[in-house]
Amino acid sequence: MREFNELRITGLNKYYGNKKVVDNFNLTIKNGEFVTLLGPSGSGKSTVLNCIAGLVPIDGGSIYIDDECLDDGKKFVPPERRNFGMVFQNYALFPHLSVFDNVAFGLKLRKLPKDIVKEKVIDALKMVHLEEHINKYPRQLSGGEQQRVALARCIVMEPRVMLLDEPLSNLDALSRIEMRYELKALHERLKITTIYVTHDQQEALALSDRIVVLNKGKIQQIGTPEEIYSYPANLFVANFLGFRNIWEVKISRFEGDREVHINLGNINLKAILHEKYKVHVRNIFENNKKPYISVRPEDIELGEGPENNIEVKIDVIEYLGQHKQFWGITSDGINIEISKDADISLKPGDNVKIWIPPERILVFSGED
Ligand SMILES: Nc1ncnc2c1ncn2[C@@H]1O[C@H](COP(=O)(O)OP(=O)(O)OP(=O)(O)O)[C@@H](O)[C@H]1O
Repeated sequence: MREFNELRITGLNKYYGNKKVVDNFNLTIKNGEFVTLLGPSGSGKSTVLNCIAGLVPIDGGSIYIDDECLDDGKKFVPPERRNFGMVFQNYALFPHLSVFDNVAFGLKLRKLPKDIVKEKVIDALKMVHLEEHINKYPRQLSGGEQQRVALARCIVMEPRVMLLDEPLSNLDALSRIEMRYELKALHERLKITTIYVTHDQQEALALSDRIVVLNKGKIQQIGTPEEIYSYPANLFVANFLGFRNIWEVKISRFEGDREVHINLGNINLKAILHEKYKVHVRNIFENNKKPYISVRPEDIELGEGPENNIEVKIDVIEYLGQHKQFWGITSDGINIEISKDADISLKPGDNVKIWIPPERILVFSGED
């Protein structure tokens, strides 16, 4: 594997017709990193990946590996000379070739001696635990096994960078989790620089060193899974990462630089801001931007608490195995989603007290 320090994407723009589908995308990926592009359908994830692969021409910006220019609109290194490997959602195996021949295909094009090809193919198939399927054809394999062949075909070429476009999305729930584990183990072992595209937040959190959240072609946030999950940069990221209770509010006053008093309709709430947010929220308050708060369903407590007490009437309950999801309504008609252990027994129509720990309330502007 050829070594490098970093893959650098600077000011990348891409248009389809008049529509800007990638807008000033900047990202530097260190050798060995696993970076995920996470966003909803149409946010531009695949387009960024295809630009990096060289499959799609760019309309601005540049892509470098260290000081080697791969694409800057003038200089262009074609995909087959980038030494990047790609794995797609639909496996893209050759149906008429055996597992061995599928994996050997690229090596044979490189005209390597037969015994070396055989050794490398067997090694790659061992890595994805498929050695006993070596003589089968793709139609004789499950979806998960086919995707492992696609992975083996990619790693056998010892690519500098692996580009994976929703590789698990055609698999059933159980195979997805198994393959997620395989991918993670493979990355731990081989440390191939990986860029992974998904719309699945769990997958992104489980696999990545860093996550890039995209919306409408624009980067919303770049961070470790912990940073993105705990400290989303804006309302979009919060919503995408599981903050369900999003309400427009009024900020009545600040106390010090971290305590914010909020009116949600007739309900008075207090939020204690994390260091990361205090400048941002002060800016919302002082510039009269429209403030919103958001709270995770699992952060809402049942019973009477020291502050931020609310009464709700339970409307709908969903049993989800390990936990239950409760929807409550306040007397003002505000819907609140609460997630609690499955052994909590409440029924629709019950009036219950709940409270929100002030540190669990995030405050955002709707304009960001
Ligand atoms: N070849 C193309 N021609 C025209 N428009 C395209 C083309 N490919 C993508 N687009 C548009 O570019 C935008 C970004 O698409 P892209 O496939 O990159 O998004 P995505 O985040 O990967 O979504 P998905 O998860 O649905 O694949 C979308 O609005 C899409 O319709």
